[in-house]
Amino acid sequence: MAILGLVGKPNVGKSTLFNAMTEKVADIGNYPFTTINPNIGTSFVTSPCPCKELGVQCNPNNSKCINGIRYIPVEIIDVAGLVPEAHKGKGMGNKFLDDLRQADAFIVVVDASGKTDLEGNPTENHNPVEDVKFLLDELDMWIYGILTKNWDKLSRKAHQQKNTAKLIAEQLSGLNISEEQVINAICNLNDNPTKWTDDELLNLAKTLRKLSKPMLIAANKADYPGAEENIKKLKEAFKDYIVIPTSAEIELALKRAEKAGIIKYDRANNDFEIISESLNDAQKNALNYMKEYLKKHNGTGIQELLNRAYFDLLNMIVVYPVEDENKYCDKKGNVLPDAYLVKKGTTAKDLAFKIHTDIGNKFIYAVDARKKIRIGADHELKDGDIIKIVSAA
Ligand SMILES: Nc1nc2c(ncn2[C@@H]2O[C@H](COP(=O)(O)OP(=O)(O)OP(=O)(O)O)[C@@H](O)[C@H]2O)c(=O)[nH]1
Repeated sequence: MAILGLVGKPNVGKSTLFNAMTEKVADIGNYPFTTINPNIGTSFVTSPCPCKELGVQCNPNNSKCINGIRYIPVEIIDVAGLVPEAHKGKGMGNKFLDDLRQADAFIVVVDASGKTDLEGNPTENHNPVEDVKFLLDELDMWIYGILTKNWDKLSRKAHQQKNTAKLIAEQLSGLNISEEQVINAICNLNDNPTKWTDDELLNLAKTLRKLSKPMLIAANKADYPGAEENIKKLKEAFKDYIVIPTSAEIELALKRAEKAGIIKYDRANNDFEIISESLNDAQKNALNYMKEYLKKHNGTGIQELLNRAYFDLLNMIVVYPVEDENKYCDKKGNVLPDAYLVKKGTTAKDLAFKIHTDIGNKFIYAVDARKKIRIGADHELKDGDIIKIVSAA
């Protein structure tokens, strides 16, 4: 499963965002994920469940359906705090980079209120564009450091053996960079890597970072007056990136109010209903303020952040494997039991392998359960597809 990493300097609201994303609420319940590490949590992406459109009652197994919306679990890592010169191993530098290695994509969290400086201390009018630039520079220097370790020896060997891309991909193993990606990244450089300049190596590190760690920007504390101006600046400076205004504080407050039985949070409609009758004026005012915020901003941005990270940045789609193409159920009769998040471009046979190696190896054909037609091994799946795999396994 693709893992999302949260990164950012201290005090931007990273922990609040992590908790807002991963704290369990009664409705969504517990999932059997073993916590390998306290900074890894489960959150959810949402997608319309086919049950509504097909007029069937689903019995989800690996996910949850609430009012026709599927909640599909995903993993989030709260990456250890970033300090300047982390790439040199300063502060929590090495821990930061180790955590980051596990992430397939990352969310850069910045303080859009402009009230924290580059080190995370209180200030006024700080431009968060600087924070993103600083983070990208840190990452580039980190990859550059790995790339150029024993470079003299490596480049001589690569030149002799004429296998530069392969050796670089090996040097960067752990970053999930394929040989093809390296071939693309070095196509404009001299054939002889011993001739590459320092600037060229740094640029190469940058290109490889973009390929291996796609990112989006969470402009957090968007609820502060004045944040709008900074959000504009971020969108202007990072046109190629997805920038999403978020209020982690409001999302977390609503989640906790929901858990405490004070409200019923209607996430799909960015609204909530107050169900507790014993609230004081301060609580009522706070809830009214949050209600207004949800209406004005179309939500807190947290679900949008997760969905866009998986669906747009990581190019994933949701497919539903079933064993009976007429009843859309598994062997036990559970309707639409599993929702799989897979990369766009996944074929019927790839899906078979994801279900079980044996099913993949003995794949015969598949059935598009909506259209009731047979599809071949190489048929590319679409978002929302319901697929039956027929195999000799
Ligand atoms: N107004 C507002 N405040 C927020 C928001 N998110 C976080 N905060 C506040 O910002 C402060 C810092 O939040 P944290 O979540 O502790 O920040 P952090 O980035 O995890 O900080 P470190 O743990 O030091 O790395 C806290 O007082 C939060 O309540 C938000 O969306 N809006």
